[in-house]
Amino acid sequence: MTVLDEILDGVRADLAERQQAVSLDALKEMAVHAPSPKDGHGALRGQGVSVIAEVKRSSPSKGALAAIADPAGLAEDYESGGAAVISVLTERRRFGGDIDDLAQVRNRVDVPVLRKDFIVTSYQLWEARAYGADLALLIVAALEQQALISLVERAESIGLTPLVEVHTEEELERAVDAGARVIGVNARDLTTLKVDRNTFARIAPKIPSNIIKIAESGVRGPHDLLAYAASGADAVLVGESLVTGKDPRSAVADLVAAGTHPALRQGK
Ligand SMILES: O=P(O)(O)OC[C@@H](O)[C@@H](O)c1c[nH]c2ccccc12
Repeated sequence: MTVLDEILDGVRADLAERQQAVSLDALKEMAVHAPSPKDGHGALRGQGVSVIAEVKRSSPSKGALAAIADPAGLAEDYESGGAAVISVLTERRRFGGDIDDLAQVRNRVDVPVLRKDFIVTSYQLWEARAYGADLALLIVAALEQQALISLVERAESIGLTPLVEVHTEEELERAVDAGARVIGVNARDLTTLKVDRNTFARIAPKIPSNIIKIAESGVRGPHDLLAYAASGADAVLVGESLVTGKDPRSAVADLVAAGTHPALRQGK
């Protein structure tokens, strides 16, 4: 059993409990009253390389990273540093997240918010919307193709921008086939947890030009952003280096400065 399989088992067990507690109809009713969805796609299409800054307490590879007692305060720091989107990890067992973090962050920032989790059913998309998310992660490696196709459609139909995550060329083909408009290439292999920063450079040239390309994981600072930019990234998704650093606002600002530098030649 891979790490991804273990994570998915835990996610399904937690999901079953939430489904017992809150019916799908109740969630849909909450979604009606949630803040209306912001344009996640548009936020990533801006000038230069956008920064998606992540609220993440722990990870399966490193264990505890940061306690983050006030996720919304951290998100505010990210926003004032210039983050285009805030990613909130809501998976509980391995990442220390909570669906309530999403609502808290939503209430305190203006930029779009991404629900980062292991989404396997449309119930979780409704949850994302009910708690105020504007984008939702869909991981190709975690889904059968039919499920991927219907989750992409469902996300779009309820106002969420799906960010479809791939790690291999085969997964890229599946993402494109499913109609993804935003694709993230994760440098981390979720079955082994190893990071290979060349993954983006290998896969990005094969992504159709009308699709937004996001380089995920392994960004330690501006030099990694610049390397991803040189390979065609429209945005980078950064977690660990921000939550473990001393000053998240200025760390984001440094990334944003690198990503918007006039000397940066992007193939946009
Ligand atoms: O902490 P990092 O190396 O900066 O990576 C952030 C993000 O890419 C990573 O958290 C991530 C990418 N895809 C995921 C899927 C599930 C959980 C987490 C992730």
